[in-house]
Amino acid sequence: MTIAGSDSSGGAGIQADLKTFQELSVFGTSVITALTAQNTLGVDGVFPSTADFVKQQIEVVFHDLPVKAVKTGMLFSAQIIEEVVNSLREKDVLLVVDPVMIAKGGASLLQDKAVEALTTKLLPLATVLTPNIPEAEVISGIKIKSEMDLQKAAEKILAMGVKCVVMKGGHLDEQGTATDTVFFADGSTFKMASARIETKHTHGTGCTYSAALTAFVGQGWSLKEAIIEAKKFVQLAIETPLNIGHGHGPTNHFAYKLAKGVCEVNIIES
Ligand SMILES: Nc1ncnc2c1ncn2[C@@H]1O[C@H](COP(=O)(O)OP(=O)(O)O)[C@@H](O)[C@H]1O
Ligand SMILES: Cc1ncc(COP(=O)(O)OP(=O)(O)O)c(N)n1
Repeated sequence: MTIAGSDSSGGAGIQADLKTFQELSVFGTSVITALTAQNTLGVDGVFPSTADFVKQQIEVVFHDLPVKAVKTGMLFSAQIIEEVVNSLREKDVLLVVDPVMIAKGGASLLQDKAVEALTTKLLPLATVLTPNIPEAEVISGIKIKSEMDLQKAAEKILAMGVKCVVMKGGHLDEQGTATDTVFFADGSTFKMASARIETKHTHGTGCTYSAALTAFVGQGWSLKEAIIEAKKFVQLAIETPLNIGHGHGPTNHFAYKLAKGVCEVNIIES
């Protein structure tokens, strides 16, 4: 199940999640938190669902279908987060939280006053949190400029009750590599490094990564294997461009299947 916002341009949000699930042979269900009018140039408008209607969508699907794993994306308001938490609290599912806050063009997809509900109510239910660097800074309250800051921010987030944090490195100013760092509550950690691709077609990379991770854990992969394989999915999606749209174009969800998952990701254990 994906609980997220609709992206009319099809590259991020619910649409990216369902395309990713489909490519990974997972039957996806969707709970829509908001409609967005957006394209690759930016978000033109947001029309949120009521919190009650979000709850109704979750409950009606769980009542009938065998949900194995859930991911959340754009949740928009504290009221929606609270209903998501109320609905998921008693459910026996793996929960991947992608703490979507700001779209590439700068539009806000989470109200400022909703951050507290995210950190105090939703994060304690999460199996994995997948923040990019700016999101990790907001959640932890720590400015991330060094490896040491990354570690401190991860420790602070793990103390909020999350079992694992994948710190995505797409926003880091690295030469040559795109490196994500993974921290587990038991203190273990590793890095995943892939070639950084020079492209403007990165709309929806975070949604695609967290959807692939959800699809793999939902199919019974171990958390570590799922985290690594999802990195391969997004790497192939970025490196095989569709070249559509006048702004930040979407990634290519077909690429992983076409490449049979073959992709170089270096795992650095510490
Ligand atoms: N230019 C790039 N080349 C290769 N991988 C990238 C690039 N940009 C982002 N990624 C990868 O895409 C995934 C999503 O990261 P990121 O872009 O930071 O998330 P978000 O879309 O939430 O901002 C991560 O695995 C990251 O390493
Ligand atoms: C409806 C909706 N949800 C999420 C996003 C942002 O997606 P993300 O994967 O973080 O990608 P970028 O904003 O980095 O392209 C969105 N734009 N719309």
